[in-house]
Amino acid sequence: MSLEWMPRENEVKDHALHRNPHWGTEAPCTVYEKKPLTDPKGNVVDGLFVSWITLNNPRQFNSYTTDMVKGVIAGFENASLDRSVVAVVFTGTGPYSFCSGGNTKEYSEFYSKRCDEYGQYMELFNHMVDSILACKKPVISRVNGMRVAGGQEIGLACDIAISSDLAIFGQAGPKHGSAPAGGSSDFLPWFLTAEDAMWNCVSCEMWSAYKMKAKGMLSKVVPVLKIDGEWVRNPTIITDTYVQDGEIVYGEYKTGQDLKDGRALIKQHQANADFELLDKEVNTVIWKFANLFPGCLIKSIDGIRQKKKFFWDTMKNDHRHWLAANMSGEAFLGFGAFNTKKITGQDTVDFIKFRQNVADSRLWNDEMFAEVMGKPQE
Ligand SMILES: CC(C)(COP(=O)(O)OP(=O)(O)OC[C@H]1O[C@@H](n2cnc3c(N)ncnc32)[C@H](O)[C@@H]1OP(=O)(O)O)[C@@H](O)C(=O)NCCC(=O)NCCSC(=O)C1=CCCCC1=O
Repeated sequence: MSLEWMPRENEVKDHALHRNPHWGTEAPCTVYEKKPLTDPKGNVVDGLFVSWITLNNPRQFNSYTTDMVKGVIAGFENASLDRSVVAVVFTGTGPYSFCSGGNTKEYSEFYSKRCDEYGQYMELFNHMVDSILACKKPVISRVNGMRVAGGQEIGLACDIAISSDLAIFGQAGPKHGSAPAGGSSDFLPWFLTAEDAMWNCVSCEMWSAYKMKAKGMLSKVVPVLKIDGEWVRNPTIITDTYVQDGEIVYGEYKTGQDLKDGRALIKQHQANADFELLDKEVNTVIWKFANLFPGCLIKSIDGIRQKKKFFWDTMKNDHRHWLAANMSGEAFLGFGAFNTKKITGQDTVDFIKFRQNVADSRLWNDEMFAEVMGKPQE
């Protein structure tokens, strides 16, 4: 006996939460695209897609503006609810940067000294991280260039990272007036040792993709410079030697003339970087996903994500209050200094003078701030 007697409703439901409200094509914007799923030979698979969410603000190293944050959230939420989507690729426009974090112009010129406004912004930022971690599709961080500050934080929220070998990774907060409280201090200790996570979070050093691969933070690193038809690995980084004079040197920066020559070569060719190998690796991962049971796959992914969420969920609400309050002090100074570097000639405050003023128990007013900021040059 069949079950046709049971009442059923068969009209397909539309679960999309957002109808293109915060996406665009003209920078600064978030671009949302559904690209057809392709097999390893490049044949299009009917009816299945990959969502691409692209941070498109290349002139400011793909830093995200407030509106772009909304676009990212909308992208992940719609991809999550789209039954035809197999996976999400999260990337940036151009050959230089995936993302350099929050937009320092907005931070300095609007949010600083407007603590509650920044508190509202942090609602959106936290929601952006949550929308990645909650997405019901696997998320690939396609690291087309530097993944710095908040860019590193939203990158770490993704499930698998495939990187250009010109990319660098690190935090900027403690130098520019913030803290890695948008995910890095919660996620990084899972990826690296606690010792490495500590130094990477506070030092504001930029570590190479090869170093991060060796430490386990990336799945794959590929060259993107193609010179005279040959793939050339990042010429500023040591990739052919593991130990030198008893020290691990693999993934470290070259020094002296070698570094200068490497930088010159990158400067000459980076604008024409070729992402063929990067996209090949991304497609290999997506094809692997496509040939797994979707339910079992996302259950497995959520099991790993939960460990990242363990610290993030414990801390995220609390983080936003400090970040909001901080906008009246160190963030005003730090982002102000970076944002006015063309006016003053210096991109940070005078940290020693600031510490001396704090040691003297000075009031945190504009007079004290003026003493530590650079001065407009003639
Ligand atoms: C280290 C850098 C990322 C790269 O340095 P470098 O290679 O020397 O390039 P620059 O000349 O500095 O940058 C090129 C142009 O891009 C502009 N730029 C870069 N980053 C940003 C940005 N984040 N916002 C706006 N504009 C940016 C830069 O001004 C240059 O423009 P120009 O007109 O001069 O050509 C270095 O650029 C750097 O340190 N950038 C700032 C990184 C940063 O401080 N990000 C914000 C950190 S805070 C954050 O992200 C947070 C997230 C959520 C939680 C709270 C929080 O604080």
